[in-house]
Amino acid sequence: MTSDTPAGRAQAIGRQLDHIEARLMAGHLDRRGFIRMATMLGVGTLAATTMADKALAIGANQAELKRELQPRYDYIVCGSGSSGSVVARRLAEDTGVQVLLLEAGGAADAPSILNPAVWYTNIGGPFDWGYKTMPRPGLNNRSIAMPMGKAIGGGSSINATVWARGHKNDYDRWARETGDPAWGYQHVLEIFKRIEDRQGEPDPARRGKGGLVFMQPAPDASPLAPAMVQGCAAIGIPAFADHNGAMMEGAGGAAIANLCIGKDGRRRNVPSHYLYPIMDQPNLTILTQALVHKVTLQGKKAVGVEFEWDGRVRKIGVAREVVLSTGAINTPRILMASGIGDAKELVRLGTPVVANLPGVGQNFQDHTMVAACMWEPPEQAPARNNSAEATFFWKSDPKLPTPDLQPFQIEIPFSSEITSKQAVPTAWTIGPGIVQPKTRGFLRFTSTDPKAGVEIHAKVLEHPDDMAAMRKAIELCREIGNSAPMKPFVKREVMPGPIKGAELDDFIRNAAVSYFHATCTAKMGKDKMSVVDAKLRVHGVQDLRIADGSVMPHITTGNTMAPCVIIGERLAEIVKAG
Ligand SMILES: Cc1cc2nc3c(=O)[nH]c(=O)nc-3n(C[C@H](O)[C@H](O)[C@H](O)COP(=O)(O)OP(=O)(O)OC[C@H]3O[C@@H](n4cnc5c(N)ncnc54)[C@H](O)[C@@H]3O)c2cc1C
Repeated sequence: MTSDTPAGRAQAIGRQLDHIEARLMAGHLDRRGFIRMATMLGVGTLAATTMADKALAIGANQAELKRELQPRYDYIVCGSGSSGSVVARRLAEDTGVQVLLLEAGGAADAPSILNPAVWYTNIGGPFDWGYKTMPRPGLNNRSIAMPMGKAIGGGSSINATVWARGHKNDYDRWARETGDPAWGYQHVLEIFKRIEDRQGEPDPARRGKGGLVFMQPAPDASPLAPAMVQGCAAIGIPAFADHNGAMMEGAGGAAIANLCIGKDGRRRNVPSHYLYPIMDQPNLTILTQALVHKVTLQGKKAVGVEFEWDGRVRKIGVAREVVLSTGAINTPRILMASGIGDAKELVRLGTPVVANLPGVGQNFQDHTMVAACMWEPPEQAPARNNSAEATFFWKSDPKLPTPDLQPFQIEIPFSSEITSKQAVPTAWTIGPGIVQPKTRGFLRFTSTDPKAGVEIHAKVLEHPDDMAAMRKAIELCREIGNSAPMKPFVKREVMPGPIKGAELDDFIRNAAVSYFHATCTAKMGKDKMSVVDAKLRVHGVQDLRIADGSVMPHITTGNTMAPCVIIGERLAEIVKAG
């Protein structure tokens, strides 16, 4: 985003505010100095004073809690990502309980995190676990990046900020699979309405206002974004004002994306909504750079966790429950290290078997995007917000019950290491994406060492129906990019052009990348491959629950942060109901 737009200017001020807030919390700036500098940036005196006092209270409280670690907490939540920060917040709302939140990453205050326009620069960097898939035939034996956020906020700190709730049918399918109507759309919709603070046209029947989670349709969007929505309409995909309301109860449509970007242009990660407001409470201890190794068990009962922090391995006990929210790769890893998984695999790794759950690490699901359909414009328009402001959901086959395609417009050149040879530096793209994959992958652990490798057999595009859906997605994206409403932005189509058959399939396999939505590896349900039940309790183990993207039985239709927030909210509802 450039600083000559109103949003760009707001963001530049926001960055300076973050900087002085971090200095205040670290003791490098005093309260008076902070207030003076904040008011010079245009913040009112009252607001600047409130900010200073809150930041100082949080800093002092967390420093004190860290100095006095307790031998036992009522709840230990592992992982502060899109689900874990919700779980910790909701549990700590009961001020009578002590909650310990352990996060392997550090603070989420780096410029590359706060500025949503450069979210993709975090891939492969210090805030990414740096996972890669095993080379497999579906990708012409390429290995692709499978980024997972490693900082307070997890994925919500490095993601593209898109708030996509999923389709009505996704939740109804989860309810059928678990036998619990509380996972169904009717109930989940009520949670969304309670937690959302959505800006834009009111829709009280389906959207929330005044809740914890701020989101808005991309403000001051690039002219490319509405042009793509019009391009969709030109080929029969209806335009909607909102891609989360009625559109996701039906056959799909196109819209400007809902983004978790604040009015100041900065990322609003999930902890900024959920954790920050209560970090000055004495019953919520947050340790960063705390790597959980395993759950400690007595027989089949979770009694605490073993983790590494501040240079040594420690054990802390739990009075009520341990909750794993470490994401779809590390949650199965911690389960395996704790003796919970496929007995044959545990024996191979030399780990005593506590619970034989063959589903741990199986059922891996992710969305796939092709990088990409690309056009060269007469001149490059500056990217705005998260550089990806318009999307559409559609069916590759009208007979399908749920849309299975979700391409995204990307306002910059986007290509894989292979298709980059065809790419040009002045370009915009549409990334064709499939969001109801039939491929099921798996994780294979090579060791139970918490820092050792894991093989990710994502099996991308190995199901023929996924290839067929991707061909259709490319066809639609090309039609949209070449449609009349997009003509002002097109000098020429760069790739893939009108290729067909084996040539198109080869392009797809060379261009496919992860959509960054790894999920489903410790699914909830009742069958023998399920790992948790409808109440998110690990089968056969007492006082251990999982709340993160790994419990999805089927991946949702669209980006996965919002559904992970729902999983965190559901865990809290379940625990509070007793
Ligand atoms: C680059 C990228 C872009 C994305 N874009 C979008 C988007 O725009 N919109 C969207 O909806 N979704 C997006 N996603 C996906 C979304 O962010 C994730 O699906 C979601 O954050 C997953 O939530 P989670 O709670 O399951 O895990 P995470 O958010 O990954 O959180 C897991 C947390 O646990 C911590 N952890 C892991 N292991 C340990 C351990 N051993 N000890 C202690 N802590 C540990 C991690 O550091 C992390 O903080 C994107 C993801 C990425 C990586």
